[in-house]
Amino acid sequence: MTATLPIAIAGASGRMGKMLIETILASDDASLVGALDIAQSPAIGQDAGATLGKKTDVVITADLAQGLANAKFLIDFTRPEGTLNHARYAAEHGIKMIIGTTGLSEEQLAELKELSTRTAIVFAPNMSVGVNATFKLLELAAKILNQGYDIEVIEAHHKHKVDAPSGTALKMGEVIAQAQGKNLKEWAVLSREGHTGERQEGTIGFATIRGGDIVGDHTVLFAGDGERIEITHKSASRMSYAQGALRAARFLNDQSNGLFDMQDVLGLNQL
Ligand SMILES: NC(=O)C1=CN([C@@H]2O[C@H](COP(=O)(O)OP(=O)(O)OC[C@H]3O[C@@H](n4cnc5c(N)ncnc54)[C@H](OP(=O)(O)O)[C@@H]3O)[C@@H](O)[C@H]2O)C=CC1
Ligand SMILES: O=C(O)C1=N[C@H](C(=O)O)C[C@H](O)C1
Repeated sequence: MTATLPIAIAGASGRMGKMLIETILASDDASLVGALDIAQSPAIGQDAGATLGKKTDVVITADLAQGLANAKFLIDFTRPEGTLNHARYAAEHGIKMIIGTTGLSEEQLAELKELSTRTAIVFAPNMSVGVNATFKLLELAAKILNQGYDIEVIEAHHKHKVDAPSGTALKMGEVIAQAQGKNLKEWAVLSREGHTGERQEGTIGFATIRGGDIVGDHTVLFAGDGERIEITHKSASRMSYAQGALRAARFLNDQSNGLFDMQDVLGLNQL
């Protein structure tokens, strides 16, 4: 079968990078045509399949022109500054991007939006179908439980994660706030310490756990008087994120520009 999606991976030696390469090599409608990593990475010069025990003939490079020479799509799960750097190059060269990186600043988000006028981008803090379905469940729960329920978003991740709260937890907060007609920035309590005083009604609290190899757990607690509702998603593998990213690439095949998210990819915005 002729490969229809020529894809390059940024952060090729990272946790998600390796999972993405494995997923592309196993797919029948995508091909790996480039692999990027930072210049200091010990993976530079290695075959992109080396850690999987596979030969791909794609060499990991820090040179964007070399790594993206044959790419129509770039999947990027790296760090905000790297992602923006890649997005500038992608916009200039008409390469479509699938971005999973979390922890972007407001300024970086604004720049991404501007760059998406020149190329098509899917940007989402969580690419799994399950988490995106959970966003819809939260929207409904937040509308029904609008009064008398204190809302807390609790997330747990592995010890190597560098940003907190997770991008997914913040997106959950945004979904809930929007469903309740609030601006998350005004209602979020991102952490607590010391003599905090009583809980302020209507706020949306966040709690962060880091440890071991936890892939990613998110729970939203709606705590009322005499009852509690919990909506939980747990990831047992990074495979669902990688498969979501590939689904996003298929979606972008038909788009020339614009900023999309996984709700667009999965057609959940219409529900
Ligand atoms: N949207 C989603 O579904 C998901 C999003 N994520 C997000 O993806 C990102 C990556 O996660 P994960 O794979 O666990 O992280 P890793 O640290 O394992 O991988 C990051 C990769 O990016 C490289 N890198 C670091 N800094 C830069 C830079 N400035 N420019 C280019 N490349 C860089 C790293 O190189 P080196 O190792 O040499 O430093 C590494 O190869 C995080 O923001 C995470 O939150 C994660 C899972 C799912
Ligand atoms: O860093 C991770 O691992 C993950 N990051 C994303 C986030 O910040 O929400 C998605 C997932 O939870 C795994």
